Amino acid sequence: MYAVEVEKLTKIYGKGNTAVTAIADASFRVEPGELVAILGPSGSGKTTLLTSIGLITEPTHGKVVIDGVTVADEGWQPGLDLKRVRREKLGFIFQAHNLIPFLTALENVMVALELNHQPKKEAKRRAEELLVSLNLGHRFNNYPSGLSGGEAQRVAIARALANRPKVILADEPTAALDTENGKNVMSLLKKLAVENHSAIMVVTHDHRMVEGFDRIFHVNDGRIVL
Ligand SMILES: Nc1ncnc2c1ncn2[C@@H]1O[C@H](COP(=O)(O)OP(=O)(O)OP(=O)(O)O)[C@@H](O)[C@H]1O
Repeated sequence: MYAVEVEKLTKIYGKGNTAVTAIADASFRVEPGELVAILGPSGSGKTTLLTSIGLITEPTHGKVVIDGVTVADEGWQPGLDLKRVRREKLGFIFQAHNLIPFLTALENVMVALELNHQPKKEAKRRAEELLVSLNLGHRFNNYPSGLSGGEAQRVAIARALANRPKVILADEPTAALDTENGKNVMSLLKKLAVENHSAIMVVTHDHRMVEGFDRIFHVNDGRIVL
């Protein structure tokens, strides 16, 4: 089974004279464990592609299948619990870490597991294990304000991976970091995703960050060149 299947995906924002086609007729498949980078100039449609797969932006046309579940087919699939699919199958990492400021690093990861109905004890064990594997064993009890940019982004990765999602979607995850920290974050993300057998799709402007990726999608004016 594919992690992601996209067939003739089109996203048009607005109507009539002001309509903007952000994604035009995109079709591709991503295997579990595959690392895909999405490159392209500003405004080319990269974020729209990611948020359409991430069940945030409703596609105007076409089909999106995540881990065998058809989530959109000419619009959202009726009767589908989108939030649940998002929680169970997807992990998100954004440019800003989006950690909850009044929870510690450990609690920020645990909350993702508890929302997915993991018992507290098991959530704690898994969160600790993930933070240790991201070299954050000494930061369990720090609040986001007491973490460096690279550390905060690694906590965000731990949170995104906590439920072993089939698909990890990342939008410029290293944009706020210097090159060395960026490379470090990216290589840890790749390592964990491969271990988990999760597909990763990462939007980036930075060609230096896509070393070791399996495929690069170039997005240009809403068209995807594989
Ligand atoms: N909510 C929206 N309403 C209307 N137009 C939008 C909306 N979101 C994006 N667009 C338009 O769709 C096109 C693609 O935008 P998108 O943000 O997907 O590109 P991007 O490649 O991610 O850009 P950037 O690298 O600057 O983030 C752009 O022309 C943008 O102006």
